Amino acid sequence: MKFLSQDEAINCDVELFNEYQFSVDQLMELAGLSCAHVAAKEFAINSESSNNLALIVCGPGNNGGDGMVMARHLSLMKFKPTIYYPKKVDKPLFNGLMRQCELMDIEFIDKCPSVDEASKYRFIADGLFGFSFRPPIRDTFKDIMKLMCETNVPIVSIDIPSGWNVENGPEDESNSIKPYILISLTAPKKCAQHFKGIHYLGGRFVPPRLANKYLLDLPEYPGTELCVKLN
Ligand SMILES: NC(=O)C1=CN([C@@H]2O[C@H](COP(=O)(O)OP(=O)(O)OC[C@H]3O[C@@H](n4cnc5c(N)ncnc54)[C@H](O)[C@@H]3O)[C@@H](O)[C@H]2O)[C@H](O)CC1
Ligand SMILES: [K+]
Repeated sequence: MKFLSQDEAINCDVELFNEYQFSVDQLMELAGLSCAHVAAKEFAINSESSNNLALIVCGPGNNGGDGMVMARHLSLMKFKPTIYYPKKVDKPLFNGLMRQCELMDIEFIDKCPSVDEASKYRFIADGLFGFSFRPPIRDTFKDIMKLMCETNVPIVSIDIPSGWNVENGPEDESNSIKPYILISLTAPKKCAQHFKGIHYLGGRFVPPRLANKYLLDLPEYPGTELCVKLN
């Protein structure tokens, strides 16, 4: 399987939109749905007493959009997601995603939780930054990055562990998040070679012609699954 550079990931994305004429919300729905499936597999709700609380952290780009879609699907799978979305983007796509979540009674919190407040969650989904992140991190996101570095709650990173260099991985090991699960979308990016936890591939929407062009050499998804475990 190939690990994409940042430019290859961005070009692949652009090609899906321009050449293949997918819309962002089409792919985002499939990406977010596959992330919800991964979480539901790994944090199964077996009984009434299972902790079903999840914190979904959403950033200002499409990675954050994947997070809101994930939250919406989790809420249809017996989870009770809460969203922290510190920098809201006033665009129809993101306004729509917020509205859908609000009308499904998903709570949005304005204040970044403390380590103690966050300890009640079964997992934290990290949809802060995806493959367009370029360090250093801006101030608005410092508190939530600090929380995700310090918490013992398992983190499920969407596409990229936020704050990591998309190609080189964690720049400062002691000050970087260490996700329990990484869900690479479309194809893993180079930073995933530095990841030691449970690795899934999701986003089962890549046309074979595009996979061949970028020599992605993707693994087979089992049956009708939306995600595949890579290790
Ligand atoms: N083709 C696919 O696989 C699909 C992937 N999806 C997801 O989209 C993201 C990439 O989305 P994009 O909008 O390009 O960017 P990001 O979400 O990574 O974030 C950009 C966002 O963050 C801001 N930003 C960048 N650097 C910094 C910084 N140092 N500090 C603070 N803020 C920063 C920037 O200004 C933007 O606002 C991909 O990873 C997938 O998760 C799609 O959902 C569907 C198709
Ligand atoms: K992320």
